[in-house]
Amino acid sequence: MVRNIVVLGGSSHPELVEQICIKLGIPPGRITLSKFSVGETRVEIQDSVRGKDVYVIQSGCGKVNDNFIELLITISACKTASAKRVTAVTPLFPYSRQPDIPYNKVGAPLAKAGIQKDNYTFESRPGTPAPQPDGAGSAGPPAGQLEHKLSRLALDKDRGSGTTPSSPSLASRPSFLRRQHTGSEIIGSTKRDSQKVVYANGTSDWDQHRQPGYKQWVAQAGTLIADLLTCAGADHIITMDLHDPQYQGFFDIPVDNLYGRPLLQRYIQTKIPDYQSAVIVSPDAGGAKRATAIADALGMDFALIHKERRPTKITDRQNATMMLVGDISGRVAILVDDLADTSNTITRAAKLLKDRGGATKVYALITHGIFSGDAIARINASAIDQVVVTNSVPQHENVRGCPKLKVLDVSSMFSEAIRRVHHGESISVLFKYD
Ligand SMILES: O=P(O)(O)OC[C@H]1O[C@H](OP(=O)(O)OP(=O)(O)O)[C@H](O)[C@@H]1O
Repeated sequence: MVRNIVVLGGSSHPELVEQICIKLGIPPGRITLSKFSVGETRVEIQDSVRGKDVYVIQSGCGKVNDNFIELLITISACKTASAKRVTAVTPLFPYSRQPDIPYNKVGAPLAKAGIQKDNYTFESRPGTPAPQPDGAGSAGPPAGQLEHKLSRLALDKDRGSGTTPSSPSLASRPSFLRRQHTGSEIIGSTKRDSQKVVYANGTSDWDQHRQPGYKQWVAQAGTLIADLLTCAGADHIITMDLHDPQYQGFFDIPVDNLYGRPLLQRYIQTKIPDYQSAVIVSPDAGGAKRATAIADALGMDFALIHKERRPTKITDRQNATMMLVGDISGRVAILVDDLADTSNTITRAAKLLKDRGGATKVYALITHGIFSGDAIARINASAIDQVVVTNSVPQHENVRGCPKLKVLDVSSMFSEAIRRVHHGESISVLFKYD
């Protein structure tokens, strides 16, 4: 039994909290989590945490935003109730998958043919919006100035092409500020009705007339999430298989990033017959390091799927082209990845491995089985023979709906990490695997 310690569970994963507490030999701390009718989170800690070492367990799953706010409020409540130290235990770290900048179909935004070397910039264009003197400091071009310039441009163009404008009022506006059908149905518009029209195909007038080389400003929330946790009062973070291990650098408090690798490796050794003749496959370049580490440790061959991600929108990721590098013909393929969200990556990879690569069987070993939306149905219908995930997020429902799914328990790993952090012992022993 560990003393002077309080483990509090958030709403995201009660079973894991229970399992961790059983292994630590302590009851979970009493906490009431509820919502006001407006939807705001309410946290009440019933046990005294004064002078205690507190661990708040909350995984980045389910209602991620609500759960994250709940975690922040709980940490802050412990701090203001005089806890000695508060550690956020986030088996799946929320927001760890940083958004990527969308690519154009023809390649990266600034790598287009025709752009002269001296003619480009790595700054986003137009620059980051700054407050305007007239108060119009919102994202997008300064209305008056730009509209005037564009009106002139449109007039010049209309004159040059010899077309007769249908109405003088329309002609005085640039073509992209005119409401017109271009084969797409107009489905809505913003407040500034005359300036933005959204078409059924998801594009807007702004999209259709975006400057070549324009790079969208995509929020990357890493530092903000780290700051929110430390601001709330977190003194330490324990997590597992961060999608991007560099995320640790956003914090100025200790971050222990446990590895799911020992569990996955043990599964391969004990459950996959003749595993040494199988091939470890990374479904994208991002996970290659993780997968090669397992292949090297077990003396197995390695293959890589190159995910050519050239969709125009982030939401188009499933359309990325996949290419297999390596020989898996007539062999068992073991896909290794850190997370499966929509499961598009693993199901498409499995199809490629069987159809093109000639794999006899496909396993997918994933640390975080998020399985959003119809991910489970997609796996059931896919060429994957078996999916193995950890319970870093709840898997009860998923197991019921997916006979191919096997779950590995991470509660021992987290309870041991908590025990060691509490006693000030090294946790590097948890990173060892043979
Ligand atoms: O189940 P899915 O919805 O297909 O998502 C899973 C994929 O997403 C992540 O990679 P990401 O696409 O972010 O690329 P990266 O590894 O290069 O960051 C992750 O490493 C998986 O490969």
